[in-house]
Amino acid sequence: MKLPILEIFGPTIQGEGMVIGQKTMFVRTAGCDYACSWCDSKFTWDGSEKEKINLMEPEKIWQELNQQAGGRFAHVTISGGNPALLSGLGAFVDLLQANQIKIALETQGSKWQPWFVNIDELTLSPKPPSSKMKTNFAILDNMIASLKEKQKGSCSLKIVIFDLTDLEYAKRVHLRYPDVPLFLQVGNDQTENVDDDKLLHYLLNRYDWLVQKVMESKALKNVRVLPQLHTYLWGNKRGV
Ligand SMILES: C[S@@+](CC[C@H](N)C(=O)[O-])C[C@H]1O[C@@H](n2cnc3c(N)ncnc32)[C@H](O)[C@@H]1O
Ligand SMILES: Nc1nc2[nH]cc(C(=O)O)c2c(=O)[nH]1
Ligand code: SF4
Ligand SMILES: [Mg+2]
Repeated sequence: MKLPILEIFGPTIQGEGMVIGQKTMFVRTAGCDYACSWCDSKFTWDGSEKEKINLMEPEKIWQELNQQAGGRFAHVTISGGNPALLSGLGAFVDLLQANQIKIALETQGSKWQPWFVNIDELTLSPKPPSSKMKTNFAILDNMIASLKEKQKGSCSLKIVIFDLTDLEYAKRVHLRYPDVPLFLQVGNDQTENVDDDKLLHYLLNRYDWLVQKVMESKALKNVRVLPQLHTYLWGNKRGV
């Protein structure tokens, strides 16, 4: 089955979450069921790059990965958009596994796919109030229960924080799923900024703010606070 692909890039480091620093290739799918106010990948769903979507068979994506970085990678991160919209990604996951490639997936947790159980590092990133999206906790409850039961790899929660209301949301999520590792990530509300030095200074301050708030919190004891490391290194540049 053909898959709508917008970007294939790397190797680079995973800049976020549970495997931050991991050398990886990225495959970015098109289309999302959400429309987060601050999405840093709006081009995947706002129609602006509709004509750039490549419909590719899994075998073709594998060929492209090898053409770009053959022999230099052992890990692939699938992101989007929401890759969980694509039932056909299961065949690509199988193909990567057959080639001894480890697989990470980024999704917001709004849709389940049976192939989730084959993902090595699954990041669920439910959206806080600042995004203007609403979490369906019934779906997320079922997803986390199914993963606990059937997933061979591991999963984590990653919540992007812009303000104190987001932090309250994160506390509720942490209380609801105390056994799932929780990562809090600095929100970037300057995704159009092309002045890398100014952006770095700004994001470092936002990171400092978030660290302080978490240190003060009694509810958030067992959490990890992270930046989006790639934006600190390369700003808002695409394909890195
Ligand atoms: C672009 S999304 C694609 C995967 C999936 N749709 C999701 O949201 O998890 C990848 C990650 O980037 C995060 N993200 C998106 N925009 C961001 C921003 N402006 N600042 C910080 N993180 C952001 C999302 O929350 C998600 O964890
Ligand atoms: N280096 C790097 N790390 C990332 N982690 C999550 C990303 C994403 O856009 O999903 C991303 C990305 O686009 N680049
Ligand atoms: S769910 Fe992910 S890709 Fe979709 S709009 Fe939100 S941040 Fe962007
Ligand atoms: Mg990104």
